[in-house]
Amino acid sequence: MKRVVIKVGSSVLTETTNIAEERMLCLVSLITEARKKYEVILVSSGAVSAGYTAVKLNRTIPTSKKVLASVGQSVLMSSYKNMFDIYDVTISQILLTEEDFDSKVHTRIFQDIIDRTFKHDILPIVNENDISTTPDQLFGDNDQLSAHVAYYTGADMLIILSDIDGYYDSNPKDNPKAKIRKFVTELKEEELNQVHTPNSQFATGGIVTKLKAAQYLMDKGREMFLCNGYDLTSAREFLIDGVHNKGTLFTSKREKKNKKQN
Ligand SMILES: Nc1ncnc2c1ncn2[C@@H]1O[C@H](COP(=O)(O)OP(=O)(O)O)[C@@H](O)[C@H]1O
Ligand SMILES: N[C@@H](CCC(=O)OP(=O)(O)O)C(=O)O
Repeated sequence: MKRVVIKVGSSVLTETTNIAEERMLCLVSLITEARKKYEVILVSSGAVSAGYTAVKLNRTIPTSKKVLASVGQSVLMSSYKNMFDIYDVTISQILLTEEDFDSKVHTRIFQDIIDRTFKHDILPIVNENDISTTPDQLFGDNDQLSAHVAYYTGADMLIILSDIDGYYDSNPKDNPKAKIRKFVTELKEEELNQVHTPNSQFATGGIVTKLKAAQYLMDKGREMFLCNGYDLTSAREFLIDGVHNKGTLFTSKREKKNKKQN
């Protein structure tokens, strides 16, 4: 069975400051469908925003993202549990940091857990362990974390679900005439070094961390698909039907050539 990693961002999972339950339910339904065809690993953001909602009544006390994440992670997981229970899917929570990828020994432990969860037909739900991350770490966002998860678990594809239809030639939130790019085979230095533009107070990286994730995978001959997580039509078409209508496929040149020939 092929393996895919699906990463969903805070922008999709958050409605004002609440968990966007309807969107989460659509995602849960798509993942349940995809599990008939793939081994699916879900990388989910949303702990900080869920925590913000839970502690917001006490706004006078300054807090930190770590505190919000420590509260919100269980809120997030209990929402997933309630929804996956509808489909009788057992879930597991896996919290990772950069250190889980820094040596063969650590990586092997993580790979082993993933393999074992699949043997038990469990859906692993990964998030960055926000409590123990430090500012000097290599990533610190779930886009790059999900690319590492995809690579080290031997996944065939990373799908990133965000609040936009794909990667545009300029920020579509600023430029209504921005054009979407269907294929990206190369990223320039200036694209990878641009200022971070997350679209919500809870999101971390904006488009830049998605591009870094794509670059990481393309360097290793792997692919990443960026598409809309509000409306899952493109994700469903791509994953279930194998059709690429909307959305951006980041792929090495060789892979794109092969695809055209087929
Ligand atoms: N060239 C671009 N193409 C697409 N999105 C862009 C671009 N430049 C900046 N962005 C911004 O990146 C945002 C998505 O990143 P982010 O808010 O971090 O989402 P998520 O929570 O899904 O990770 C979009 O809403 C958009 O405003
Ligand atoms: N680990 C954090 C998410 C950090 C993050 O990368 O957010 P996003 O850019 O929305 O994917 C959380 O669960 O809130």
